[in-house]
Amino acid sequence: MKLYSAKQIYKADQISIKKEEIGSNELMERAALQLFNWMHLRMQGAPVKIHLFCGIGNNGGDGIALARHLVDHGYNLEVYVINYSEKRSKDFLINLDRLKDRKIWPHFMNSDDELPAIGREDIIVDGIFGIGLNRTPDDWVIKVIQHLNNSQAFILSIDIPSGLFTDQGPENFDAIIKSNYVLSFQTPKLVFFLPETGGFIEQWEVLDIGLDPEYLMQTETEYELIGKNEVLTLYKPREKFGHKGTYGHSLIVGGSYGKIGSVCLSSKAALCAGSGLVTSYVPRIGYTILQTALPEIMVLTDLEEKELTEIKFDIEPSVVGIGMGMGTSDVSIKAFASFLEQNKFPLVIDADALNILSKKKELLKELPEKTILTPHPKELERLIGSWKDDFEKLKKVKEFSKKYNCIVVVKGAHTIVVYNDKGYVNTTGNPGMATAGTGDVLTGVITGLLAQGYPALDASIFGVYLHGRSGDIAVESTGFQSLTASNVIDNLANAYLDLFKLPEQPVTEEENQSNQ
Ligand SMILES: NC(=O)C1=CN([C@@H]2O[C@H](COP(=O)(O)OP(=O)(O)OC[C@H]3O[C@@H](n4cnc5c(N)ncnc54)[C@H](O)[C@@H]3O)[C@@H](O)[C@H]2O)[C@@H](O)CC1
Ligand SMILES: Nc1ncnc2c1ncn2[C@@H]1O[C@H](COP(=O)(O)OP(=O)(O)O)[C@@H](O)[C@H]1O
Ligand SMILES: [K+]
Repeated sequence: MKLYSAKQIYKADQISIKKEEIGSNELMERAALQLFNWMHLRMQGAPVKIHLFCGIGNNGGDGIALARHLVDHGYNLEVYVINYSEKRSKDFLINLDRLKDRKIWPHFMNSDDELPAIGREDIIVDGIFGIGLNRTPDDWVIKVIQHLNNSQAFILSIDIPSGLFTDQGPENFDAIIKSNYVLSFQTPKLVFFLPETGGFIEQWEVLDIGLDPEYLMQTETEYELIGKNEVLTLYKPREKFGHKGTYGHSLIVGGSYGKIGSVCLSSKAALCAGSGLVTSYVPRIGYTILQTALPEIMVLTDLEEKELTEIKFDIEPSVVGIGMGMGTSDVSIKAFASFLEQNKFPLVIDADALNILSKKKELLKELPEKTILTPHPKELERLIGSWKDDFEKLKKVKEFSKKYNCIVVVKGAHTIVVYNDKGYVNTTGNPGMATAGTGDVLTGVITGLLAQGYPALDASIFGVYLHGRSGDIAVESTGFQSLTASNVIDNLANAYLDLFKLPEQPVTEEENQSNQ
């Protein structure tokens, strides 16, 4: 699913109005009706107090139009207009008049007005600012926003939590509504998925307001949201006459004394992701551990007991996944550097190998094209330097990706795979995965997919999706606290099977009767 920018949404707006020969207020009416239907379906006329807060732009206009429908259906409603500017939008004013025709008078709130009492059982609808926010709200408006956030009432936001910019980082985190539910028009917004701002959205849903499908289809976006539909097109079925040679040979290189487990995790994950063969390359201390833990895996060892001092092998792997548990001692740095200089195989680089690259940036030019780097936030910072906000971070990652022609997997709650100017935002995974070794599993999965011939970008996107989906299936039986990296590997099979599961259909009346 594409993630459109505010500019693109405004453009879609204009094109739809022109093509359909409708007024902009008709589009607002569509939006308001969708909002109303959503609420009415869930509330069924319940007499719960609804506090509807509107701004004076089109987000406020949506709110005022929604108010009319709620009043017409007898809801218990109080409407407030946060009067933060004189420049009321045309469609806001049209809808205000329509509301006044029904003898409903909103409370117009200005800077020195008292804040209304809100019960914790009440519902707040937030239509103060939408995608038109272009500067931090005034202090008194921030106070209103804080008041709503502190009320403990359920907050339903129209289009986007008020105070959140659509395409830039926040300047003041106190100025943002903390939404329980966002009804976002036509597209979710990128900020819903970024670490700094994602916490302001508990749940979201898209309301289709019928913007021009042709424009939406043809428009390229900087970001795409990756769910099952997107990865299904990447999936490569197994061939009937395939053999283990068809599905590639993964070489997993890493480990040091006390950290052989990371290599076990990556190697097993590569195998369970479907790699035909897997070999691990570890210090000698890892030999018995790997041969005992993973009988399917072949093992090569360094001459040294406890750390890697030389990465040399006479096999021809399809791909090398390197770095987990490797350490950054001088000898291992040297071994990694001379490996890179001679290496001709595709690479997936993680953990300490990333840290070495950060220390010795001159090695970056040795990376084969489309090398995949999988940094967590701290590793990323070492690699590209610090950032002021998530948008600057993504800009820097894109520049880095272009400069070194590599794919960067920016790990997090919503991992973003970046290649050149484009970002692919993952939707699977859960906080149970914030546990030791899940990153090693991801490296193994991506390596295993590359071995099977997936192109590097597809392997990254699909690998991140599968890894998260395994975690989501695992957590159903482990709970968040007890999920382990091994559980993620154990559920890769279920993640694959889940790709082809049809969504559960509601049981029909006839089926119900025939079952009785
Ligand atoms: N295609 C769509 O998605 C549609 C969008 N509509 C609604 O229109 C919204 C966008 O409306 P607007 O463009 O009027 O903008 P907003 O309603 O988001 O903002 C209100 C206006 O206030 C001004 N402003 C921005 N920041 C301010 C600040 N800090 N203090 C004071 N004033 C500030 C801006 O000039 C802006 O026009 C969307 O979020 C959505 O709710 C709907 O009406 C229907 C169609
Ligand atoms: N809250 C979360 N929601 C979803 N996925 C998460 C969350 N926390 C961590 N993960 C995932 O778990 C993995 C952690 O990787 P990493 O930090 O490298 O762990 P380790 O070094 O222990 O292997 C990443 O793939 C990340 O996206
Ligand atoms: K809003």
